[in-house]
Amino acid sequence: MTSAKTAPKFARRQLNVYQRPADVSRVSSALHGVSSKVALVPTMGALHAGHRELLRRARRLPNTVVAASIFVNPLQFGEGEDFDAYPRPLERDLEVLEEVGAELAFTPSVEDIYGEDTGITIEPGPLGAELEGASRPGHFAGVLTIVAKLLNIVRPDYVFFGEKDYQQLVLVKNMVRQLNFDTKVVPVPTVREHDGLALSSRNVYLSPDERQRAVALSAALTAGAHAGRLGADAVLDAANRTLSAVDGINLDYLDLRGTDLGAPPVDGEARLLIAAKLGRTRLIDNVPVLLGAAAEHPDDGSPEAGE
Ligand SMILES: Nc1ncnc2c1ncn2[C@@H]1O[C@H](COP(=O)(O)OP(=O)(O)OP(=O)(O)O)[C@@H](O)[C@H]1O
Ligand SMILES: CC(C)(CO)[C@@H](O)C(=O)[O-]
Ligand code: BAL
Repeated sequence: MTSAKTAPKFARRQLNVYQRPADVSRVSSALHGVSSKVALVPTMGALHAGHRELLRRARRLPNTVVAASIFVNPLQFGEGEDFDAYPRPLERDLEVLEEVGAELAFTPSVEDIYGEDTGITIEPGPLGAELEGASRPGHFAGVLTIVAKLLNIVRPDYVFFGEKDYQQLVLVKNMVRQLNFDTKVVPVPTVREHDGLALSSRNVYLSPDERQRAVALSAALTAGAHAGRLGADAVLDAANRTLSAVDGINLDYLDLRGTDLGAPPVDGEARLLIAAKLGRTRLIDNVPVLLGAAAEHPDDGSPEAGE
C-alpha cells in the first residue's frame, strides 16, 4: 500500500499501514516530537462517503497527520448481531484512505487489541442503557472501551466522530471530559444519499425493496424537524405520521431529546433520533431540531434544522 499509484487529480501522500499498537504509538510519539499534530478517525472499515467526509475534515487541519483505524470491535457486538457478517473489504478501504490523503492506517487484529487482557471495560453510565443501549445491552461499554484504547495507543490531538451515531458521539465526549483524555472530539454532520438516507456500512444489507422503504426514516426525521416551532408533541406526531405511511418498518424507537440526550427543552436545540429494522437490517438516524421560539430564528441555532 505504500507504493506510489497514479493519482489523476492530486498527488497522493504515502499511506503507512501498521498492525501492531506499539508501532502506532511509536510513530505518534515521533510525530509529536517534531511538533506535528495527529488526527484520528476511528472506523470499522467498509468505508463510504460518510467516512471520507470525516477524513477530509481531518485533512483540513494545519500541520496535522491524519490517521484512521479500521477495527471491527467484537466487544460492541451483542449475541446474534452481525459481527461475523460485517463487511471487511480491507484492500479497498486502504485505497480509499490513500485517495483522501490519510497518512497512517491502523489495522490491528482482535488479538493485537485485546490479547488475553479482557475484563476491564468502561462503564458508560445511565445513558449507555437508553436508546441504542436499550436494544444493544453492553454496546456502549464496548464502544467506549475500544475508543479509550485507541486514544491511548494513538494519542491523537483530535478525534473525529460522525453525528450519524449521535449517542456514541455524546458518550465519547462525556468520556473524554470525565476521564481527562487529552484530545479534542470533532463532530461531523451526517452525510446522506441523494434521497436522504444516511450513509451506513450496513446499507449494503438492504434488499432493493428495503432500500426504497428505508427513505422513510430520514423523511420522518425531516417532517418532525419542520414541526419544531409547534413543540415536542407536534414533532413526534409529524414523524410518526410519515413513518406510518410506509409498510415494513419495524420501529425500535423514535425519541426527542436535548442535545446532550437528556430531556428536550421547551424552547431551544433538541435532537430527534430513530432506530428501526427493515427485514434483518437495523438502521439508525437523527437530526437536529429547533423547538418553540428558537425555531423562529433558525440562524441562531442549528444549521440543518433551519433548512
Ligand atoms: N453517513 C455518515 N455521515 C457522517 N459520519 C458517518 C456516517 N456514517 C458513519 N459515520 C461515522 O464514521 C465513523 C465510523 O463509523 P462506522 O465505521 O461504524 O460506519 P457506519 O457506516 O456507521 O457503520 P454501521 O453501519 O456499522 O453503523 C463513526 O464516527 C460514524 O459516526
Ligand atoms: C467508534 C467505533 C470505530 C468504535 O469501534 C465504532 O463504534 C464506529 O465505527 O462508529
Ligand atoms: N457505527 C456504530 C457501530 C456499531 O453499530 O456497532
